[in-house]
Amino acid sequence: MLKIGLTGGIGSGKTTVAKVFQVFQVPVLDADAVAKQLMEEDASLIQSITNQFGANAYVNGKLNRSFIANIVFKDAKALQQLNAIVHPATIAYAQKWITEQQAPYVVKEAALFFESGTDKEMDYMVGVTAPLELRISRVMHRDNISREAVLNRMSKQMPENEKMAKCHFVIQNNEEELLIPQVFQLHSHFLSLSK
Ligand SMILES: CC(C)(COP(=O)(O)OP(=O)(O)OC[C@H]1O[C@@H](n2cnc3c(N)ncnc32)[C@H](O)[C@@H]1O)[C@@H](O)C(=O)NCCC(=O)NCCS
Ligand SMILES: Nc1ncnc2c1ncn2[C@@H]1O[C@H](COP(=O)(O)OP(=O)(O)OP(=O)(O)O)[C@@H](O)[C@H]1O
Repeated sequence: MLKIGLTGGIGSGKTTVAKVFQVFQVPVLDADAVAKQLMEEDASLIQSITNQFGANAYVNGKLNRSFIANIVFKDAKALQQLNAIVHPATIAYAQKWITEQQAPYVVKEAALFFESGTDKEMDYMVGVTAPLELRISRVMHRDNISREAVLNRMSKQMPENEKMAKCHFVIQNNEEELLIPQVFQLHSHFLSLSK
């Protein structure tokens, strides 16, 4: 079974592209969603996060996202500590999930593939790209955060051009080129490779 990694910077449209693969009946794992789920359900992660960030890290069993974001996106060391707690568990979950799928190929979607080195576990990497200003305005609207907050998160990720240069395939999500035909072309290609 082929393993496809899907990545792109914040606001590029990874999750949107992942939904198109899902429409084509491809199993898709959203690593960001897995991380969110594990942070609220895995007892050892909850313990480590509480030890690291204090009791305010959770409110009524829910991760206090704005509290954590306020700390980690202002303090490189704290972000590194959070990543060290959350990423190994997320990577292990994804590895197990892949072995459980039965399909010609699977897609794992993650923002931080190259940053974590997990691209090496994939057969092919697909990048999603969009112009900077479009990415900024998408995230400002989606998450209701300021331009500065978006730029700050971006600065914690590998620059988009570097990321795309490392991908085998690149999808343009600039709202000019149509998305579905681009994803369909890749889908056909991966199906032909898996035969
Ligand atoms: C810090 C947290 C609580 C902030 O939550 P919030 O709801 O504000 O943001 P959300 O999770 O929706 O993330 C929005 C986007 O921010 C960027 N982002 C999130 N975490 C990180 C990170 N560790 N490093 C760089 N960028 C990140 C991604 O592009 C992501 O898609 C949350 O992002 C988190 O738990 N991050 C650690 C887990 C992680 O690394 N997830 C992303 C990759 S798997
Ligand atoms: N082609 C498009 N046309 C219109 N809106 C779009 C398009 N692509 C993405 N969007 C919107 O832009 C926002 C960001 O897209 P999406 O959540 O897919 O990005 P992402 O790369 O997964 O971002 P993040 O890393 O922050 O999770 C969403 O609100 C989405 O609906």
